[in-house]
Amino acid sequence: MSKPACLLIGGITHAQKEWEECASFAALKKFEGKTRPEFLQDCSSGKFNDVVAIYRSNESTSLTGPFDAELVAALPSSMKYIVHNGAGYDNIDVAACTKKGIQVAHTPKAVNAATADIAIFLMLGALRRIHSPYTAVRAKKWRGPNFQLGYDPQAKVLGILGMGGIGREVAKRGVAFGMEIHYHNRTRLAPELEGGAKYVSFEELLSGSDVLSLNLSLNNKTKGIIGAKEFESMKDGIVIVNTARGKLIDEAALVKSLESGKVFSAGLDVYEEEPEIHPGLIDNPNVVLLPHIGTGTFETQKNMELLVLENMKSAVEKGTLITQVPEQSGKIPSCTTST
Ligand SMILES: NC(=O)c1ccc[n+]([C@@H]2O[C@H](COP(=O)([O-])OP(=O)(O)OC[C@H]3O[C@@H](n4cnc5c(N)ncnc54)[C@H](O)[C@@H]3O)[C@@H](O)[C@H]2O)c1
Repeated sequence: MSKPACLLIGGITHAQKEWEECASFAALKKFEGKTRPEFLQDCSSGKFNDVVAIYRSNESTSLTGPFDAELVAALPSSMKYIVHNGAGYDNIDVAACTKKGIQVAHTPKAVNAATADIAIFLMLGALRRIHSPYTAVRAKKWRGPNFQLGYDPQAKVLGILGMGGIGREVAKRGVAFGMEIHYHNRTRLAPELEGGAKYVSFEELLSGSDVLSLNLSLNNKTKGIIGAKEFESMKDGIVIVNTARGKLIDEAALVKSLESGKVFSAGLDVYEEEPEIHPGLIDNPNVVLLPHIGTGTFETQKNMELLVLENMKSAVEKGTLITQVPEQSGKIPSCTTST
């Protein structure tokens, strides 16, 4: 009997050899087009009718666009798994996948350390308002005309919204800087996972934090979770760090709060309309900006690709995923696709 096929959308950079080795259990295919219409055409032409799993690379969204309801509806009925390279999967309509019996995997854990490191980099940069002296020295202006003192992390309250894999790594690093950790999560963690952090309500997190780090996933319930009302209830002079998703924050409200001084500074890796960045953030020297590079290390990129491949192998050989998205927990019965 012929092997089931797996379809790669986009490229594999660090685990090419391991991808090729997957030929031992699957026929390997690649989407050769560059656009969404081409992908939809390939789906309707029957070209992918033997494909059981899609490897959705980082590049996929720029080729096919998001895996929204329209695209999911167009996938042939043979497709049972989407193995996605990314911890965040807001570019996949998971509800539409669940309805169609398609299981979705993402890459949590592999991203934790690198993203937490970037959160701390942004936190320190924002506490020190590093942008002005950092750019002045390169412009041969030494500290520049706008150098201002910053704050120590020590003895400050680091509030973590979303105490998942990354949030917990941010917490550990915060402890090393002498910070007191408060957190709010969808559900309170078991004591061994709390690591000494104090569980507080959402409102208490906002009103009690000196630094607020966003580490929760983006979904319909969390979109815009930090807006004008929430900024108002924060301590004066709070520092905001966002390495999760831009759409969690109302960017215009953040700009206003920075301008009023309510927010002392911000460190951002993600934005509401990437790659666009609100001019009020670009122009504000109290904001440290990075272009969504949280997982940008050799080790992490390779580990993410390997985890996608492990999910793909498990899907084909056992009919289960290793890191299935939590929304699907218990909603789709496992199905074996191996022949
Ligand atoms: N900047 C980057 O390059 C980068 C890299 C990796 C991940 N991310 C983003 O970081 C996010 C977090 O990643 P993770 O691997 O830690 O995910 P995770 O699933 O391990 O943790 C997310 C946590 O958020 C909590 N949560 C969800 N809704 C909440 C709410 N309304 N209030 C409080 N808590 C809530 C969940 O309970 C969970 O504990 C991802 O969703 C992704 O979007 C960004």
